[in-house]
Amino acid sequence: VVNGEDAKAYSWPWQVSLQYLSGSSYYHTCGGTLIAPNWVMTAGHCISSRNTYRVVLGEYDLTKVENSEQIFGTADIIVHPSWNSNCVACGNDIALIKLERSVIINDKVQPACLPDPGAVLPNNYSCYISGWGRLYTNGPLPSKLQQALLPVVDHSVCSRSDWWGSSVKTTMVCAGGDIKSGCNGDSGGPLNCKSSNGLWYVHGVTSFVSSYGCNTIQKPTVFCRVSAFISWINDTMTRY
Ligand SMILES: CC(C)c1ccc(NC(=O)[C@H](Cc2ccccc2)NC(=O)[C@H](CCCC[NH3+])NC(=O)C(F)(F)F)cc1
Repeated sequence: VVNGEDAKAYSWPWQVSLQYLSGSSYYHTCGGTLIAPNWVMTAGHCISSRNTYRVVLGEYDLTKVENSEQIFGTADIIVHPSWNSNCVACGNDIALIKLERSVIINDKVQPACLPDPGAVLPNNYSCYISGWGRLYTNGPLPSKLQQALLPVVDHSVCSRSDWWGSSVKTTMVCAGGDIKSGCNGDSGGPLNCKSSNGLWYVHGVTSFVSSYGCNTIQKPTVFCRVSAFISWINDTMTRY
């Protein structure tokens, strides 16, 4: 997250650190969202069939053992059937990870609410991105979870030729576009948006930023629009 701030510890209790095995150590590679006691939602581009993954919940400072962590292996990983790793502009950048067992729900580990099917946020609606992605383009990863307020940019603006043009689809959410943004390592994490009922809903799965730099003006961070995939999510959790 570029130009964000340290999140309050465990204030996004559905935030996940997706880690891959390299040698004998695990490394943070993507974010994710706990959506059920044994299911995590992340980005399709976070998943490679060559890797072994583990999922960490109750995480805050990646460099410390805080005794709030719950660590799980994966029982199954289902990438959206229409995700094409050669075409991030095509969308469908979403995947589901079935955990080897259910998490212990507590004050530091809780599933997120998901929006109603088809729900589209209005222009300028305030949401927060959260993640352990780089602090600036090609910069270091933080140790503590970061967050930044990103206003939603309506598709009509986000798809302007001097913004993302036709690279952004209606199955995506744009947010930011100024000095704050997601960055590598935030992929797969949540776009957290507070509803009028006082609950936080995850409307986006962090997908891409500009290759010219994470916080490029008029290139908002682009998210997979979760409300366009509710049926697929429910069908998949039922079938696997
Ligand atoms: C739509 C198409 C033209 C398009 C394709 C790719 C991109 N962006 C990118 O590929 C930039 C490259 C980059 C590297 C380093 C620093 C900043 C940016 N990376 C990204 O946007 C990566 C992964 C994209 C998946 C495709 N392999 N995503 C992210 O960093 C994140 F966290 F924002 F989700 C942007 C647009």
